[in-house]
Amino acid sequence: MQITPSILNADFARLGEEVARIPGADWIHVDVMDNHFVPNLTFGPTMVEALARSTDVPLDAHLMIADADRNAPAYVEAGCGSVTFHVEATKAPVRLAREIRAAGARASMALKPATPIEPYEDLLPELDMLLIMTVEPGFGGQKFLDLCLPKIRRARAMMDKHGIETWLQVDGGVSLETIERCAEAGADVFVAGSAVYSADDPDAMISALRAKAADAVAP
Ligand SMILES: O=C(CO)[C@@H](O)[C@H](O)COP(=O)(O)O
Repeated sequence: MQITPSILNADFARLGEEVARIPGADWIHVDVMDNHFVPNLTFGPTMVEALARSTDVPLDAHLMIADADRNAPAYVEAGCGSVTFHVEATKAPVRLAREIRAAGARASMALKPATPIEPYEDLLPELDMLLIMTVEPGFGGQKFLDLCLPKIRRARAMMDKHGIETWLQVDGGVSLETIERCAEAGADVFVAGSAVYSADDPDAMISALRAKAADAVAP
């Protein structure tokens, strides 16, 4: 069970300090938004590169950008250990996943809430991680969409069927109230933004989230 806090709800004027508050994070989730694929604008590769230099925790970039085929490789070069592109934003998901892996990062593909998993089943072995969005991408602090839980279950069943160890990440509205449902459905990597950064002790919240997820699937 891995927790990857999103810095979308952190104080952007003090990002280095904000990241230093979460040494227990497995990854730091960096939401890259371009004001085209989503109606919000955040970081580019130069800022991500500076962030990578400021921490030993690996970066998990979530690219909510329109032209993933052209722009994703820059985030591997910027030092991200994992790069997620949206299937809705690429013309060639297999080629892009292979390119990310060849450049030395973990390759991950994201699905918006209304995008089905079934057309992509055969593509799963090309991925190190699948991200199932549990809110419409664009903003932190939204309400978790329970309607995404059956898709998480179906994705986990496909991975088991193929005998692959692709991680299954959920992102959006993940909190102490919702993380158990996600874990029970088969997720094993959890993005949490507002739950972590609105806590008095963000690092303690990471431990609490991880424990809740583990408890949900304990025999
Ligand atoms: O990708 C996104 C939003 O598009 C997420 O990473 C959110 O930023 C997570 O924030 P919370 O929903 O946990 O507040």
